[in-house]
Amino acid sequence: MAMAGDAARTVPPLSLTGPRLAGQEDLLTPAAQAFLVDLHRAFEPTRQQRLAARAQRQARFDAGALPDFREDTRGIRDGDWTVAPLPAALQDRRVEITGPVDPKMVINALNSGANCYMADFEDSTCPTWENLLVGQRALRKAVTGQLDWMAPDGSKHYVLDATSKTVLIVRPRGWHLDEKHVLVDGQRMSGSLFDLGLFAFHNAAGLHAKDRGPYFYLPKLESMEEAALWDDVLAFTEVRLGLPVGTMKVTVLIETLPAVFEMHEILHALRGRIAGLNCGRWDYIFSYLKTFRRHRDRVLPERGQVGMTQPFLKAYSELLIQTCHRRGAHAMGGMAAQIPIAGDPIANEEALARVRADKLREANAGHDGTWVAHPALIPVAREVFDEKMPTPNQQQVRREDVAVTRDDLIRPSLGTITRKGFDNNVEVCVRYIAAWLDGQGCVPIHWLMEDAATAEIGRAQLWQWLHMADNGGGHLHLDDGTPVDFSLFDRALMTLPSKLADRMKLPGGSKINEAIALLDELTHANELVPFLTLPAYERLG
Ligand SMILES: CC(=O)SCCNC(=O)CCNC(=O)[C@H](O)C(C)(C)COP(=O)(O)OP(=O)(O)OC[C@H]1O[C@@H](n2cnc3c(N)ncnc32)[C@H](O)[C@@H]1OP(=O)(O)O
Ligand SMILES: O=CC(=O)O
Ligand SMILES: [Mg+2]
Repeated sequence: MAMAGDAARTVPPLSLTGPRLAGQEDLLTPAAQAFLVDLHRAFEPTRQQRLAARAQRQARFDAGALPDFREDTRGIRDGDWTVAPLPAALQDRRVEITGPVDPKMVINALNSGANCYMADFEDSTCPTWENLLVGQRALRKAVTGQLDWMAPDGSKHYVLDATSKTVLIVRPRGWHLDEKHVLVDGQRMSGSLFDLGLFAFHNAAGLHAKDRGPYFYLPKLESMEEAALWDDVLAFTEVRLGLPVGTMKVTVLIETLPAVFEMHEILHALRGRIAGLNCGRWDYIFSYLKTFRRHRDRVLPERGQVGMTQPFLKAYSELLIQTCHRRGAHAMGGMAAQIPIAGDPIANEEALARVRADKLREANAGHDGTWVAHPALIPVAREVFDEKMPTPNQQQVRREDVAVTRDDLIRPSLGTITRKGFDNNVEVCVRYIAAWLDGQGCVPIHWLMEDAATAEIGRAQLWQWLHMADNGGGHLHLDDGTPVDFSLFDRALMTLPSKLADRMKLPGGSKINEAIALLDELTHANELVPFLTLPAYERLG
């Protein structure tokens, strides 16, 4: 007779709840699943603590506190220490292409001639079960040099160039995202642990044999404690996968306002394995908005006016360069949103000129390399960095002239909110959410690259502008004097479909009504939802 205890023992610790995809058992082997279970059990409680700490800190900002450098870590900031030496493959990172992980993108990126390719499970990937597994499979084949892909209409066969020197760096999802298709002991697993764990499980040995890591970009950290959690995860993974300690190198995106006050601390927490910090400007702007969502004196102007020359962003990038170069780490630049404009040479040259100006600013400021969103932008970025940076990196540029204070990092910005800017936020949010709900994490809108980070700026701005009157002090106003109130928003939202010509031909065109409903709900809600991808994820299959 079976005993109750026997039944409990036979329940598998991990269950897969996503649609069953052909060949998924090659990735989710019993050994891979066992590794994911171990990762979950070892780190999920701490992940939850770190997420709770984020909410507690935000509650203090909502009550009027301002972010500042920490007293308890002064010793780390003042101490003389450097990070572990960087591997040869990460010495010269002057141009990094980034992009989603479908096979065509992976092949195009690795064949692009960029120094590195950041394969992105985060801002530019919508985490459908299929996108994740197709991406993991493509990367696994890329690591073994066997990736190819045929266009569905048979028009082109894409083959990975065996001579490609582009270094692969993988960006897993941030700590806030769950993987709902993988339950461990009945709980959803962390998206970060799933992405990193599965990639490392299959590719660590192959990459290590080629002196290529594995290497990772870590997104959206808010504190040194979150960096320490990553360090523990990586150390655990190295031991379990038989890699020498410190082989797995990471670059951390400084893309939240709280994290900019802990850059030395984050480098220190990861000092055995960190290769650099990156200015993830789009999420950083989003985080500034979120941190100050209740602070009337720090409302930002419309998205198009928040460029890297705004004082708070200039201070952030310069402090990042100074911090990295003092500690022996790379200071990577970020992403200009312009992409090539097909069929309009004049507009295209203007877009390229804006990218060039952005890269020139980065190279002159002391960045060691930069990001591009599209292969056609590689020559633009390379030309600038080759001219300004004849050495593999410019860590010798110490930027000791930089004296950035807390006030510089949170300085209010000058600018306006125009009707065009308001309506543009509404349109971009709806169109991006529609594409995302349709499985696409990165799309061109008005010839700008839009991903989860850029769209979040528009979404958070709408919420902040419309809820500013809740705190007293009345409504904000457009530059023409119109009050920024819900009638303005409701009208813009409801009239949008009639303004979108050929909407069914847009990415995610069939999801426009669903996107309108979600933006409406998020914007009218009394609290700013921390990430739009959290409620949007619940709407994915
Ligand atoms: C805020 C942040 O997090 S930034 C990092 C996250 N964002 C990104 O990584 C952006 C990645 N970029 C992209 O996804 C794309 O460039 C888009 C969606 C913006 C535009 O894509 P498209 O409309 O397909 O551009 P376009 O038609 O000009 O592409 C031309 C070719 O370049 C390829 N291509 C475009 N971008 C990339 C890329 N980032 N990596 C590799 N190949 C690319 C296309 O696949 C296409 O290939 P094909 O000629 O073989 O068909
Ligand atoms: O991830 C990059 C950003 O700008 O956000
Ligand atoms: Mg980002």
